[in-house]
Amino acid sequence: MRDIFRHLRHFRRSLWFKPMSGRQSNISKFFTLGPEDARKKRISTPPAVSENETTSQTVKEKKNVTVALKNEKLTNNGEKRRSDVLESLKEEDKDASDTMEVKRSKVNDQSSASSTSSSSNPISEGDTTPSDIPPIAETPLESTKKQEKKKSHATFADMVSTFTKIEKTSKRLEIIDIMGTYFFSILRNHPDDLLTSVYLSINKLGPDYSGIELGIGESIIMKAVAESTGQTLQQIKQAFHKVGDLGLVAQSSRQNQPTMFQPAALTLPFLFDSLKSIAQMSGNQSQNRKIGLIKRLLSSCQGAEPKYLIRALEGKLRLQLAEKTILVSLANACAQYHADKKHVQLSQSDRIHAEQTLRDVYSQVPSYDIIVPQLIEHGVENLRETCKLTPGVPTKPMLAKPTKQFSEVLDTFDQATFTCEYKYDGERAQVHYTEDGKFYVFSRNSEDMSVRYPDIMASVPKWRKPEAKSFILDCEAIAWDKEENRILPFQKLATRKRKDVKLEEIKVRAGLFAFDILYLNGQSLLDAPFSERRKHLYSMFQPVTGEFDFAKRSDQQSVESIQEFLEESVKDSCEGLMVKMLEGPESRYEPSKRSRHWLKIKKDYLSGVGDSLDLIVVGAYHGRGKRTSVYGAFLLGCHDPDSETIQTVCKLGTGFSEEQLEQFHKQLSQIVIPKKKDFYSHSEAPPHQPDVWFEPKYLWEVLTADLSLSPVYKAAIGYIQEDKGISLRFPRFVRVREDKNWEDATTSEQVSEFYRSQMVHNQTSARASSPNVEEY
Ligand SMILES: Nc1ncnc2c1ncn2[C@@H]1O[C@H](COP(=O)(O)OP(=O)(O)OP(=O)(O)O)[C@@H](O)[C@H]1O
Ligand SMILES: [Mg+2]
Ligand SMILES: [Mg+2]
Repeated sequence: MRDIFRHLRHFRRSLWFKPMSGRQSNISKFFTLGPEDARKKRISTPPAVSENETTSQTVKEKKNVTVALKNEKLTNNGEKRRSDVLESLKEEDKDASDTMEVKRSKVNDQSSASSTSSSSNPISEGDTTPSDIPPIAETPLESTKKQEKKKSHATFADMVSTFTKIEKTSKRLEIIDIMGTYFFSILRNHPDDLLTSVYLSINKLGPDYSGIELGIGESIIMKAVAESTGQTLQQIKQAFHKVGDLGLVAQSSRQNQPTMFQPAALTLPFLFDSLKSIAQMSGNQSQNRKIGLIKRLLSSCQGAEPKYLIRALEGKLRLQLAEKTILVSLANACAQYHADKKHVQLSQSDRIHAEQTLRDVYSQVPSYDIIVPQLIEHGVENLRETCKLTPGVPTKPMLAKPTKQFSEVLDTFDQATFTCEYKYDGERAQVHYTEDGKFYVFSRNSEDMSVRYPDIMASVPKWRKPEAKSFILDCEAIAWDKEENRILPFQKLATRKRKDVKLEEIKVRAGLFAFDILYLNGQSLLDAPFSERRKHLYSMFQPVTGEFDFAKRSDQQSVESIQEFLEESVKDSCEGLMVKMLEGPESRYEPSKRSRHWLKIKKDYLSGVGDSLDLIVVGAYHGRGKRTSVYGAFLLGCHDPDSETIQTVCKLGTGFSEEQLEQFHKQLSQIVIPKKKDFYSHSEAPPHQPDVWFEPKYLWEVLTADLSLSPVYKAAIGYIQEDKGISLRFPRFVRVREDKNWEDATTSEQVSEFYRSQMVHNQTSARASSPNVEEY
């Protein structure tokens, strides 16, 4: 019986992929010749772990789980499992009417312009009653009637077979190809499921600002896996300890479980809604309800599905599918789909155009909820017109390049007019105000931080002139000392609570320094020159001491005046200066770009490498002497989005207080992993191995005296020298970056730029100090 089902399944899958085969080669051809290759600046980047290595590792991991599980005496008590399911179902029924709390931290009690389509609560669907339960633990998810209706939906099985292919390669172009083919097939067969398939591929449940996040605790997942596969919690824990991947444990446990009924295929919308429900469950009994729902999902999984389901629940798919990869794949799939619809041939330039358009639009409106329906309907045509900057939806902020020398400023801007502004040391705040008077503050990461700043919200009527009916401002939020009337250091701002902030309880007041305006009264200002945007900014708002002001500026163009202004900024508790292009098309606001048209000069860093780095904590070394109970040093890495690896860059042991070391030990002990991740790139030599490895999670800001080439550390390997990475010399801890995810860490390319600029700087100084050297 099982075999027949297996064959049927296989047959269904082969049908699924058949219509794609012609396309696939087409798409592949394009991708292999794709512009990504040409754009690569590096000499070469060997993959951190070869394909064979990765595959053999996975096989090894699987073996480990099986052995681990076999070592335990498996109690395969069907009766017990059945009663468990009954128990949990009763519990779920009881709890189904509980209200769910939406996590979105929004000040205004309303749904945003683009809020995700309302999710139905799968528990309350009431499609499974205890009497439907078959004699084993596989609870059918949906009645036959419902299955018929949902037959037209994309299945998790097909998504998982795509993920399995991706896991076997580390080549970005191949991954783009596989994902492109997958999205294309969804567009052709189940366009309504495109949005869910995109979200599930990136393991998100909505746009970043929706605040709905997965990341279910290990203990809940282990319980669910144990209960649904008839094992003890102890067995699951031991297997997990051995392999370090609950997904693999779940997969293996499920495979060892005898099944009588083929469960109904898990559809993407059902899975997505269930995950959303799980993420939003809170309050009384929520843990049991979560376990109940996870068990039901698990019982519908087959093959490799449990592995990805569990990883999705944990909030880490481990596929390293970067946003860029998804965007390129999606753009190509849509371009092909619409060309087919119109019976036209798709040219390479059409594809590049599609890719560029989608990337631009996404950086302005980073919400698939808004973009995907338009893509299905019209492709990238008109996308720029239909998906526009809107108050209430955060846009990706423009970023600046660091600079080490004043002369670099003049070189960069050449003859163009520029302007200098104070660089305030607080937190980026994108302030939105909608036509209907709703107010939001978004972080650098597009997270909704409105609840963090009730004091700022309360002050809006004081500084907004009535003519400003809707707007988006780019600001820095700082801590303000009311008594002394001055800016407080960043550390003070960081002491503010991040959630549940009550206006009357605020001790450290926040104020805004506005430096740009992106949207005003129904119009996007992104393409207007900066000088014009500034005029709007000055005319629509008014300064209120300690609550709102414009970033202090100087439009002088000489090196001496920049130097003077820099001194002044530091006296006024600022970090340095931002130098920005003022006039012409190049002074437009470029969302998400780290642009040459914005330079940052930080006073402290002029003698170092020009800027601090934000690095991922990937490992640690046990402390010695006074530090035995904590970690004494840490292994840090930068992010290489192209190869989707984390490359190690230094061992860090200075700059910490005793309290910090204790706190970090507590935090990091929670995320220890049994062995290095496949995508960590570090020397294999035993003396260079840390005592423990961590999940990528925390990002620390680090300063360094200079950079050097290194055979041990792998940062930017291939950028400067084929077989050497770059490492930091005398690194020093500055602070934890809570406003950035680990994916936003300093990139390998940035590390290589720091190194190059240091080389240029050193050569210039050498020439200046010994003018005759070159003559000999
Ligand atoms: N006048 C200003 N114009 C633009 N940004 C400003 C200004 N004053 C302060 N800032 C802040 O400076 C930040 C850029 O410099 P900073 O070195 O602090 O960047 P960061 O947050 O560490 O990010 P990265 O290092 O990735 O650029 C902006 O994101 C913004 O928060
Ligand atoms: Mg800053
Ligand atoms: Mg920085």
